[in-house]
Amino acid sequence: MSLPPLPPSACAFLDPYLPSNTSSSELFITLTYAASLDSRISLGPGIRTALSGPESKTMTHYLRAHHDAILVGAGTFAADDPGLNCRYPPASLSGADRSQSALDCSPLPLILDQSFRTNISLESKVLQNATQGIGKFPVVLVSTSRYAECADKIQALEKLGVRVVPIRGLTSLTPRGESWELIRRTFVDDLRIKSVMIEGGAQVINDLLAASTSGTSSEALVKTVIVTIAPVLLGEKGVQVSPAQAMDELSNVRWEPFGRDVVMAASFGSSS
Ligand SMILES: NC(=O)c1ccc[n+]([C@@H]2O[C@H](COP(=O)([O-])OP(=O)(O)OC[C@H]3O[C@@H](n4cnc5c(N)ncnc54)[C@H](O)[C@@H]3O)[C@@H](O)[C@H]2O)c1
Ligand SMILES: Nc1nc(=O)c(N)c(NC[C@H](O)[C@H](O)[C@H](O)COP(=O)(O)O)[nH]1
Repeated sequence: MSLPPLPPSACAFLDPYLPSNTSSSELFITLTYAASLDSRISLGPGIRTALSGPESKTMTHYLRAHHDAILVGAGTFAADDPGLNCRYPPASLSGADRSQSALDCSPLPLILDQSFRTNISLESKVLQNATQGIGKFPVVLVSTSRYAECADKIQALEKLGVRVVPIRGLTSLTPRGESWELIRRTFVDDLRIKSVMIEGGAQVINDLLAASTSGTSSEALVKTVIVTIAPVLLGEKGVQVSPAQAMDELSNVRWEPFGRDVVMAASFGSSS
């Protein structure tokens, strides 16, 4: 499906929230997802559920083009078989340039998989995109203990072009609240990325919101939150986004309609 172009007003809305518009040299984390009116992100665990309409889907791909990397959790990888590339390359390019640009503007796909259960095969969309030259080869982030135990699986994945990187210090005993600081260090020290866009799923979003809430604005893990609200109700069996504790720490809040959806963009922490 080809994506409809973004109107200039949509770019003007998004641009102030992009990593390229920050003067900080710190890692820039954007959290983004699509939710229903009852704050569900899918119909149930493991069920791929399209919520974004075409206009907000384009918005997501515009965001992908502006980040070094994109991360999803292992649950999302298993449920959605995501492509994790950018399918909205700059409109000024055409033909061969355009496929080159699809690769250039695609972020590095990261799969957060503490217990290393991911099954990536040549049929996985992320690898199909990489082998066709329209996306980058993915990296799987696993705990140090699973990394040490799984030499054969790592070797098999490396033959497919997939890198497996241990999150230093992360074991099955690490309290959930402490893991995001270790993951952040892996982004900076091992992957050397400057910006990452995190697309979900529920466990990733809820933990990240909780981890970000405890920081001050200069320490906040997440810099920007971009949420698409779709005009549907998914019901109580749906997978819910709701962090463990209440939070009221968003600033620079703006809303913009995208087709039948509405998108909220905000900064984490006090106003800048
Ligand atoms: N609407 C949307 O925007 C959207 C986006 C993504 C996913 N989804 C949906 O969400 C569902 C999947 O969500 P989920 O919660 O089951 O899985 P998830 O994608 O959050 O993945 C969970 C896995 O991520 C890793 N992980 C998560 N938090 C971690 C932490 N703090 N430290 C270390 N590792 C951590 C672990 O390996 C864990 O098993 C699917 O139904 C999918 O379709 C919707
Ligand atoms: N913005 C958004 N709207 C949705 O309705 C939806 N279901 C997701 N889900 C995010 C998750 O990361 C998905 O797995 C990717 O959106 C898969 O998409 P790609 O194949 O990579 O384009 N995200």
